Amino acid sequence: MSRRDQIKTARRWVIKIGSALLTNDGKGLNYAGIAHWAEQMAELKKQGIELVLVSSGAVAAGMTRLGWSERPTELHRLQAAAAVGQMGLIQNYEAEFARFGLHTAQVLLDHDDLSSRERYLNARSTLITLLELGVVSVVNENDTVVTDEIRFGDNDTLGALVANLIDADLLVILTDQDGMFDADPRSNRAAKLISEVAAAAPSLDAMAGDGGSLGRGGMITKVRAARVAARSGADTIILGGRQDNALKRLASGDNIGTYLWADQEPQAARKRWLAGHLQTRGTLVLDDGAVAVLSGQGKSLLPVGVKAVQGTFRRGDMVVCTDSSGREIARGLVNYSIGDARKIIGQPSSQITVLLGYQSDEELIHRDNMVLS
Ligand SMILES: Nc1ncnc2c1ncn2[C@@H]1O[C@H](COP(=O)(O)OP(=O)(O)O)[C@@H](O)[C@H]1O
Ligand SMILES: N[C@@H](CCC(=O)OP(=O)(O)O)C(=O)O
Repeated sequence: MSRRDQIKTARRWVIKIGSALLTNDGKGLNYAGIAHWAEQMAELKKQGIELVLVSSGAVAAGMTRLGWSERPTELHRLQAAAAVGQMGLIQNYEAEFARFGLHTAQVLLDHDDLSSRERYLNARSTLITLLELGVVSVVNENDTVVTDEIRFGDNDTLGALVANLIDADLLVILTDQDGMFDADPRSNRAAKLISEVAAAAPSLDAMAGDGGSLGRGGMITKVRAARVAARSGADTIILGGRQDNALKRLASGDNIGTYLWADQEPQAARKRWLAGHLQTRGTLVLDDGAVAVLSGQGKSLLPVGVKAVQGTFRRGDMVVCTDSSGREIARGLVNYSIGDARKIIGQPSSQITVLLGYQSDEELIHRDNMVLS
């Protein structure tokens, strides 16, 4: 059995449709495209495939509705355009799926939703309930409330986190190119399509180049998304959405697009949630001994193994642990604020009460709250 045969057995898909494709290269929403993808998705559902849709396009659709020809640079104008455009986007999906007797649901998520454990579990239960009800969820970033600082920034990342959230088997990233090439095909006509490779392959980073123009991320965010999806064991396909029946052909085993297979053991759900935190509040610089016990033995991090702390974190915030050269070793939820952490680093845990007047935990980061990088 070739690796690609896995695709035919994938029963739960997340399908992400990118801005570049949805907006016909910036010339308004691609209505014919939406109708064609909806028809194919209805067909896949008939074949027993469960699916969640992650769709971009709100800003572009809003710009068209508002008669703006230039993409604004101010965040608030982008947010206003997204709020207007999301209506058009959802109306279209609703109408197209209704033709096949399917209900749709709008799900808007932001980073805070996925970093709070309670909200993460709520989002998960809602999406899984919608799947059980046979409803097509249409997910986008909640553009109205996010600031640049806490944006996912691109829907490739959001698609991968949704794949983690619902334990999808496959993340399909529909875009304007036929897949990932060994160089950007817009600027290099000799570029060749990559058929399949491990998501973790380091060679992918150089081939992905910089971000795209219309959409926000280009190929590099798709490669990173494939690596995030792989954490829960999901494979990724980067697929050309302009090809006829691309989704149906994929499901029937056609060798199209670029297949980025998951090449790691799936992480436990809690570790995945920890690893999915994009915002970190500080850094703990470890000594060599702490690096060795964390990496080699999966132990908790004690204050004695920390040489320096940076940032503005409070108890419970996500921080990064690095070695002395700045290389990330792990990340996790810290048990002390930066002020208290400064007083106890380099000291044995038995001294915490003496130094702080209280002790909440003997570790700076407990191993259950930590994930190796
Ligand atoms: N190696 C590559 N293979 C394919 N496309 C690439 C590559 N490197 C850069 N790109 C660019 O990435 C673009 C797709 O990314 P993007 O515009 O963000 O799309 P989307 O909105 O679908 O996420 C392509 O149009 C292409 O110009
Ligand atoms: N939330 C934004 C989408 C962000 C975006 O463009 O993402 P992508 O399609 O990955 O380049 C919107 O709906 O306009």
